[in-house]
Amino acid sequence: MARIELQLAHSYARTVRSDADYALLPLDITFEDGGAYALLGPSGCGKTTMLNIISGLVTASHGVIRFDGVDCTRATPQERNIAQVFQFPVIYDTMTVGENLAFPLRNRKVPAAQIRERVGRIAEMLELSAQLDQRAANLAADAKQKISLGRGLVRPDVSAVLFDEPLTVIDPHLKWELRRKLKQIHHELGLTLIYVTHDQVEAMTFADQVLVMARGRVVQQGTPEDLFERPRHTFVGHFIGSPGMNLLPVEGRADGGLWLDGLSLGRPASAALPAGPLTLGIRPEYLSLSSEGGAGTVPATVTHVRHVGTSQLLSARIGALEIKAHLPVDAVPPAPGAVVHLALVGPHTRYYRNEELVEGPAHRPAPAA
Ligand SMILES: Nc1ncnc2c1ncn2[C@@H]1O[C@H](COP(=O)(O)OP(=O)(O)OP(=O)(O)O)[C@@H](O)[C@H]1O
Repeated sequence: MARIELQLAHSYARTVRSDADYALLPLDITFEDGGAYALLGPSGCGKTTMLNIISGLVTASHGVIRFDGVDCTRATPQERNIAQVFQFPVIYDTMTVGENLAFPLRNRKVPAAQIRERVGRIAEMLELSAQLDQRAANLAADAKQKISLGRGLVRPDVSAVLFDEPLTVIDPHLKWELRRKLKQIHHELGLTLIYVTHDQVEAMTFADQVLVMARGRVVQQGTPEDLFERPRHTFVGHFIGSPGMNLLPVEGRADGGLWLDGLSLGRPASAALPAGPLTLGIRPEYLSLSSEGGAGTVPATVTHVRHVGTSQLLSARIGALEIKAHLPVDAVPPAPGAVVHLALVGPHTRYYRNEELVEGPAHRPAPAA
């Protein structure tokens, strides 16, 4: 396994005129040895480009990539010793499941006893033990992709295992199980895993560290909890969550007061807010309603409420602004047209200036002694 450092940018264009010509803007990222990472972002944000630069299928147009401190920018995929699992199964139909799993080890001339031991272990983890002697050709797409996963994980000596949306062909009910399994396998095998997905649930269940990407940039790297609790950018607030964070335009005044569309939100004590235009962010999970107004609350008109499984999702309007709140599943929902009071200011409220998080006093670094 290896510690992988990327200090690079990439453009597929021959001549670069503006930021829009970069698939990856300049970045400086380290994947620690043995970590489980997800690259998460919408289509076209640069996830696959980053994965292919790590594997060596693409050479970065600018900068360097290092494996354990050694410059590997021009090294071939074989020299980098990377295993890769793609969206669709890459297996040999004429071989049995066991032979497919053993193939990457046989290729490297691993002794037969070690192959048997490792194949047995991987098959057990992926619940393929009963099918080891079966021909791969006769299996369903799900099982074939499990073999691909197994082939990616079977070698203990790889620098990293890269996954490019590996659960695309998997049945929804099996996806959940495989996501959990991959996490468990990561803990048991200690491999460095890097997993590309545009599905936040997949990223958040699998990875210890998630890199949220947008338009060729890593907007935030953090634990799933960081991304949920302290999105550092409005894009992350909106992209993570179901639905994402409510983002409302507010105004900070010189006296510390905060205003939304002519309504006072009081003086939030939790953050030293700059004067001027800001964005207030609050997740639907943290919005509480009351029938009475009070400091930090604003009146909103309910448009509709619908059941979404574990909660009820309330939609309301504050003037022209739409806002969403999760209500407990057993709460008596307010009727459409009712006026409710939403507590926008609280410990989970975040503030953004020019899309970037305004750090509150509690999160500022201590001044030097
Ligand atoms: N071989 C290529 N030649 C030119 N441009 C490319 C090439 N591959 C990707 N791009 C462009 O680079 C940008 C990043 O693409 P990339 O495939 O890395 O994004 P992605 O996040 O993996 O998207 P998706 O989830 O759709 O696969 C996009 O604008 C894409 O059109």
